[in-house]
Amino acid sequence: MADPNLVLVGCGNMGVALLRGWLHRGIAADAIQVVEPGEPQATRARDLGVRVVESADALDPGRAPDAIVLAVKPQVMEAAASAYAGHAGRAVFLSIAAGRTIASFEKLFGAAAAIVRTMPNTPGAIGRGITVACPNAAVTDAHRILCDGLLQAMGEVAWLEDEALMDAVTAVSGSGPAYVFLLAESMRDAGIAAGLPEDLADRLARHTVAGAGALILESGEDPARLREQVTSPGGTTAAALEVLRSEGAMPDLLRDAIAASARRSRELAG
Ligand SMILES: NC(=O)C1=CN([C@@H]2O[C@H](COP(=O)(O)OP(=O)(O)OC[C@H]3O[C@@H](n4cnc5c(N)ncnc54)[C@H](OP(=O)(O)O)[C@@H]3O)[C@@H](O)[C@H]2O)C=CC1
Ligand SMILES: O=C(O)[C@@H]1CCC=N1
Repeated sequence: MADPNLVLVGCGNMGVALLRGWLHRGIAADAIQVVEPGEPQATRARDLGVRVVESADALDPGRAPDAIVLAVKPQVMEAAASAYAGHAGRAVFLSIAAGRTIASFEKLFGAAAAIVRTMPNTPGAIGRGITVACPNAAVTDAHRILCDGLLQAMGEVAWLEDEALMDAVTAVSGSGPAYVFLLAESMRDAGIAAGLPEDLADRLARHTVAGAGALILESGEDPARLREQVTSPGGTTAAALEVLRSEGAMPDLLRDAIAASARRSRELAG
């Protein structure tokens, strides 16, 4: 079967992760067109072998898109996406933008347009991400299969019918890598403060976060059980956890942080 014709709108951090994933999975470069006005993003995409144009009106009119992937910032979505309204009815629109609701796209493209609102995350750049996808009523089985394949290029995919949950998804897994990176940064800095050489502290923090992440996935154990396995009664970990749970109240802080992220996602609804 021929590759689907794809248009990627915006080739920044997330757009290029998708693009690399598609090429890695064997989608032909000549099936993909990228719309990207910015440099060096346009050159980076061009170097991957795909056709890159500055704006929608320069797209090849002979290549009707099967999917239009919207990967621009939520704040510029309306201005960037409205140029593609003419493809509604044939193409499926896949948005990765935080907060932007299906209703906001239906306003731009019409209620009959097939729209999939998704939330990926940055580990998708190495195929280890997770994306949640939410379709509108116009999305057919064929659209869903196409979008599922495109998103799998970044890792796991979960489908959700209740769009109201997308803000919480965004707060947990979309923004979530930043919480883990902050943890790694903080562990490294605390190690340095405790007297470790910088390079050793950095290595210990990276490997501990990566190893713990791999163990969570590969063991399938409840994270609470894995935590208990590290925590000897009266030992060193117990001393640290007491601080994290009482003085800093890490679980409460994370709950508040995730609530703030979800609130911001709702504000970006458009
Ligand atoms: N970063 C993350 O962790 C995640 C981001 N998202 C979502 O993904 C989307 C993209 O985020 P991210 O990749 O980080 O952002 P970037 O700013 O890295 O990428 C967006 C790209 O779109 C370009 N652009 C701006 N206007 C247009 C236009 N009219 N047509 C085509 N391209 C345009 C920008 O160029 P220029 O910079 O020159 O303006 C930029 O290269 C956002 O909506 C975000 O909410 C979702 C999950 C995770
Ligand atoms: O911070 C943001 O708004 C984007 C969406 C999820 C992760 N990054």
